[in-house]
Amino acid sequence: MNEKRLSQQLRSFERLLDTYVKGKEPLSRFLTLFFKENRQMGSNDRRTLSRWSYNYFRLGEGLPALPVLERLTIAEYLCCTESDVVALLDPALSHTITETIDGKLLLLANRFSFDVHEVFPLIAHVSADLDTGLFLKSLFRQPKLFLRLRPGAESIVLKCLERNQINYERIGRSCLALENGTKLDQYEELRGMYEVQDRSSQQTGDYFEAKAGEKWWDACAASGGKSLLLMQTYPGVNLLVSDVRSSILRNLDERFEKAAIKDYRRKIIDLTKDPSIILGNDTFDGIILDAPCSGSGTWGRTPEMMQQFSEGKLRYFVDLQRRILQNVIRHLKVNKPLIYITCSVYGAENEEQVAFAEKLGLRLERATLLKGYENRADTMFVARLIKNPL
Ligand SMILES: C[S@@+](CC[C@H](N)C(=O)[O-])C[C@H]1O[C@@H](n2cnc3c(N)ncnc32)[C@H](O)[C@@H]1O
Repeated sequence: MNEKRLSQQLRSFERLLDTYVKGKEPLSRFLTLFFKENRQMGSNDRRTLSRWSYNYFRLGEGLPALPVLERLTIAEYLCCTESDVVALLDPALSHTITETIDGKLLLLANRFSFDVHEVFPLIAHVSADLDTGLFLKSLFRQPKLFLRLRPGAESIVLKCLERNQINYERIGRSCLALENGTKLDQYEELRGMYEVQDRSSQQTGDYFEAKAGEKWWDACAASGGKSLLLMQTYPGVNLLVSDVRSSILRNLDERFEKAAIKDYRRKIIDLTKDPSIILGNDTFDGIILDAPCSGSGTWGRTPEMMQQFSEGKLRYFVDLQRRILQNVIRHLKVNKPLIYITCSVYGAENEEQVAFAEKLGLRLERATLLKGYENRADTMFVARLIKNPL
């Protein structure tokens, strides 16, 4: 360990945190800009400061009164098995850095009265099926990178990964797990052979059960993650995609083009208003509603979000989801499914919205909390709801 260098990096880290305005932009974007403005920092500095930043935010709302460097030390201790910061600033803690996460939490509870429940905002409001202990511990580890292989591309991708000695774990036919940060862009032969899509997100596809010739609507399509999954699993589906943001639909167009999917309709629709003005009497055999939500099931990837959440924000999403639900249901055919999806861990956005949908004339066929925290993936919720006859 070069103490002088480390002290310099710690000062840069404090400056970095001072400059970061929470909520203004995602941490990843902020870091890119910060390093652009601080060109004197070499690749080692950039790597170290990035790692510290992510680990620091993994401590969420825990131990708020402690000074920045003490919080960083504790965060590094929880997230790593080796850390120069811990070795320099708290040698006593450093001796137990290879302990299990349970051992470390116990030690921190004794020494700092640290309660891991403080880390995650509104932890008392999570879905009933969530194992709070496992979920909270999962927050101290970066989730994996998951790929969904295009149908027919499986052997090409696997051969390329093996030839280049890239470690992967195969999950089912088309899902691969890789270590986060694995770079695949450089392999020409992999272009168009896979989508980056979280494991839980891929699992929501098990709820679609579409049929060739059916009319489906992906009502909050964004850049088309679920739509691509739908079309590559059920190529004969007649698809409408929509979103309130036209810019994100341009990303969808690009992804569809790469995937050679040409046959689909697209519209810009604000679902807080009655979509009949745009859709007329159009009705669908299936609707995917991947609703705007807190994103709390993905905060393992964006831990800076944990310090920015509040009950008011949760309420905002719950109200928005209700308005959207009411508006899309009008365009669902009787006895046909609405697939309600969130990447949230909060009951109010999940089970409670199912109860709300039931009041609107839908019946629950099946629902599940996709426990990504067991697999270093995102945690999501999916429900298949069927429209009752009037
Ligand atoms: C969770 S994202 C969808 C992700 C996407 N389905 C995928 O798999 O990549 C939710 C989307 O809802 C959209 N949205 C938010 N408010 C909306 C509204 N009032 N009307 C329609 N779409 C809205 C957002 O623009 C965002 O793209």
